[in-house]
Amino acid sequence: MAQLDPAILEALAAIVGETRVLTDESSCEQYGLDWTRFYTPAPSAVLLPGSIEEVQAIVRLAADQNLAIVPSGGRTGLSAGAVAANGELVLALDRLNTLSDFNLVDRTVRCGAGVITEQLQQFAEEQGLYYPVDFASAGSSQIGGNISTNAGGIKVIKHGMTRDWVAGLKLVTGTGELLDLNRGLMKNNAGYDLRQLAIGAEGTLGVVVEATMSLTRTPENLAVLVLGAPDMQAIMHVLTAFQAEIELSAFEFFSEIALEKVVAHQDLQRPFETVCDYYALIEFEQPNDAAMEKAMALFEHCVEQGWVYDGTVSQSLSQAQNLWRLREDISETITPWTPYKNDISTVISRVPEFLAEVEAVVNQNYPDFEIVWFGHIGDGNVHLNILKPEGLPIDEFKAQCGEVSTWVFEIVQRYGGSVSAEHGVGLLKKEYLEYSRSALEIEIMKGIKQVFDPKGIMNPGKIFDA
Ligand SMILES: O=C(O)CC[C@@H](O)C(=O)O
Ligand SMILES: [Zn+2]
Repeated sequence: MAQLDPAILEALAAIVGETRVLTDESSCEQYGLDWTRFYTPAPSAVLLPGSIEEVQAIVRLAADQNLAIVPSGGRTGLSAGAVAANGELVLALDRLNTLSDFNLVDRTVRCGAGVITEQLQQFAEEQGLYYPVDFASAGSSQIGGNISTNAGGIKVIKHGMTRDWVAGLKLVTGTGELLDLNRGLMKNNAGYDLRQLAIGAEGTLGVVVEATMSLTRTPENLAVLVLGAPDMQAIMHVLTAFQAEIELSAFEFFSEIALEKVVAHQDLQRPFETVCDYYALIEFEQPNDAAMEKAMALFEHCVEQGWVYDGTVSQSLSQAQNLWRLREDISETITPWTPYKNDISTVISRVPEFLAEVEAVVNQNYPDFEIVWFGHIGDGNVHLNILKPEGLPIDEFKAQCGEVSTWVFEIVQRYGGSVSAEHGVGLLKKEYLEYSRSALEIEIMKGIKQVFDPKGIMNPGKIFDA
């Protein structure tokens, strides 16, 4: 553990209270790492402020003493955006976890940065409303982290990403000043939208301390359909056919290998016996029988066209939930294989050729690698996971995956795609940022950081080296 000057520790304790400054090994390990397992946590201390004023006082002290800060939420990120591996102060927002000022007319609620995603979803439900941003880690991810990474998830096709639900944002800048951005307004064209700049900035512009989140109408009776298809092109035909007729709230996909692993390791059944190369999971509202009739007619049409070999539809909420688990449990299921992960995107229509090129380059060079494909096909965002072959030492695997990254990102660049569709850049993807962003864009980003954080103390080394 990096050592802090005792006088600084004392000053920090004077701000947050002695018991809120943690320097023991287990706290440093816990708070210094996110779900990216490739780094060794080494913060100098973990701080648990209880108010915005305390956050400001910490940041002022850090700016004065040139101490780096890593803002920390639920640490469920997969790009090492919340990793403290260089003696930073971890500023954990857990205690800013209140929901207040619910407004039914505006359909907004004020959230402390430490509010858990599921807490917001449940709160919305209690008000007869809905918070639609959802993903497998909703039980532990926090709103501040979701905002800082612009979390996406499984309903983006209909509801967009976190940035679409932030009506107001409070940000403590790198100098400890508090910005109150957009204040819940629906319309506000009075100059640059600094709120949107801070969203997805991965804590490099400041600490997100509070947000006014928008809520929406509760969907009526969501139905889930899982279909098996012969190839990715067929999946795209299915997407086009369904989207032409029905407003979908999700269109996800996974490969047969992904399904095999989930069924073998979770308490779940295959959706149907027919084995297909790829599966689509489609979700839509079913307020009346006509909606399901339309979906069934589309299903039959897809079978007639040869795009679909088999399918099943949920008849109850619990069946819908189990079908969802076939997709949502993939990431956790494959964790024991210490997978090499990629979270890449291109425009939706080019996904099949994009995926085929990536797969070909991996197969050609590493025929022993097992590739698990899944993701948000309706958004053009695919998750490429390569499982570590048994017996291959982790360091060798990592080195080989380094080569894979270069090939994959060259393909991403050729397709005008993104090296990080939803997980963010963090430490993990920063050396590849130039495959998605021009030198001028990166220079402008650095300039913006300089304005918000002149001392360069806010999550340094994440996204880019300033
Ligand atoms: O583990 C992954 O690669 C993706 C995790 C998550 O974004 C998902 O869509 O399940
Ligand atoms: Zn995802």
